[in-house]
Amino acid sequence: MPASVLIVDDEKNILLTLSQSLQLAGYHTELASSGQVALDVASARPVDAVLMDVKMPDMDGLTALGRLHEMKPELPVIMMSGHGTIDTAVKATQLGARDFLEKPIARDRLLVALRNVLKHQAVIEELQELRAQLGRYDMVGTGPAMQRIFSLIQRTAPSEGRVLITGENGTGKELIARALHQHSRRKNEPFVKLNCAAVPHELIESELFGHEKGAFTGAVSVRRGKFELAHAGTLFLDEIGDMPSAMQAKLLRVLQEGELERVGGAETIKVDVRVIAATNKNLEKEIADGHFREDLYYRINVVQIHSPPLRERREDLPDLIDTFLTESCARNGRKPLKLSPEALSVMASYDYPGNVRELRNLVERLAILCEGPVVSGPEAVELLPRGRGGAVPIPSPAAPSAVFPAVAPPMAPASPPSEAAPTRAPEPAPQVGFRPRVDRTFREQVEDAEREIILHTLAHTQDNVTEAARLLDLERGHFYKKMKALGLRRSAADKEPTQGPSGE
Ligand SMILES: Nc1ncnc2c1ncn2[C@@H]1O[C@H](COP(=O)(O)OP(=O)(O)OP(=O)(O)O)[C@@H](O)[C@H]1O
Repeated sequence: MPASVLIVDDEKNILLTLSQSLQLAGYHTELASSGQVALDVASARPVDAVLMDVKMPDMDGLTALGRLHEMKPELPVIMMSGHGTIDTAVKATQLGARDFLEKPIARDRLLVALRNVLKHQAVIEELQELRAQLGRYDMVGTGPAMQRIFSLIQRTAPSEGRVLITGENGTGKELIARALHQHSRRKNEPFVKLNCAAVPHELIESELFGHEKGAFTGAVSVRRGKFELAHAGTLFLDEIGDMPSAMQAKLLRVLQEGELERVGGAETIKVDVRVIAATNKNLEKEIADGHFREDLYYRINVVQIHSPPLRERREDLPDLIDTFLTESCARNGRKPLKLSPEALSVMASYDYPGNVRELRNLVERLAILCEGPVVSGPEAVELLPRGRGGAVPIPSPAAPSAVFPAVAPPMAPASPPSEAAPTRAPEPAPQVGFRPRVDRTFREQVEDAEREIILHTLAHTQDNVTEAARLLDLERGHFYKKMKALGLRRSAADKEPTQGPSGE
């Protein structure tokens, strides 16, 4: 299909001459005798490039260029003028014109200019397509949780709405932020990131807003901050829950008014930045504890996207492992490795406290260390943090799936069986799958372990409470109280007499 060129000029004979030249060269042409007609044509019909006169009555060419780009920001426009001054040419370029031709226009010069802008446009479109494909490829996951995230990205990206991304470390929050940018209207502008937790408190203002020369010791020259660098694009504020309180107030002002002053500067600078924030903290709790400003929370939390931990979306594990394995093998110059079903089962039984980042690192280690071509179960066990992988599946009543159990495989208790348990039966003490975590408090982890010990022992005694209490060397009444405190209920299969325990 020939490229379609819209020619805009108030002089009829110029319109006809240019149109004839372009048609002879194989282009399709559309003609407009004014800026307004040009806007109407461009909104109604497909146009690949525009050739527009600067001087026209009613609406001049520069104004029409601005309006055209509001409507179609990427449409290539070549401006032409009989009274071409450097000033007009510069202004046209600043407004986004791709080229500037002086009248009378030589046919060859016109055709070269047109060919160049169309080629340039094709390269831009190809790059955008590649970026979009990369964006899709970057985020792996076919399960319902990832599908929900993809759908939110698709709906939210084209808007200007601020987004708050929540989730544990390593769950892909930064990838989500990048995907939002890549699919937004700002995609050709900068994506700038600041990790608020990684910058010392006294430097964060200068990082965000920049500083003037001499603003503080060490400020040897003027420096633009992240907001200025992200102008027209996206600023990703990672770990926003770690932003110091004084800075939160200043950030709020930029979000409200879109202006800032560099540290040590008096000039007010206007910025147009879409802010996307991420946190691994519960900001509502941080607000209740007086650590985070509620007004800032509402400003950044227009749309919230939660990225669940990997252990809650185990259905994505096979695809993730496959992708990382292919990448890692290619990076390390080796033939593609495959996982045996046993190895996959071992890897699927681990709960990845470091989430996708940890999985990615483990797979990279596999690609370096395994002899291949197929990773065996024992090799996968060896890979996982010591004591966590490849053990016999725990007969836990809490495990919902045999293929991807929700609890980690068992680990032997750290301490030897208590000597103060003379009544304990001679059979081996039950093992439990305790694993320390960084995302739960000490108390919660102790309770998790207690709950697991009780459930495991009950599974071992086939729900015989008296026997379970005896094995654990606890008073039967105390055992019941513990169950109640931990939110555990006697199951239908409970083999105990029906009357409640004393003190219940
Ligand atoms: N769905 C996914 N598909 C492919 N790779 C992923 C996915 N999610 C996360 N990753 C990979 O896991 C690693 C961690 O991701 P990312 O940095 O986006 O997480 P994060 O939540 O921002 O972490 P942090 O809170 O520590 O900054 C990266 O290497 C990223 O490419």
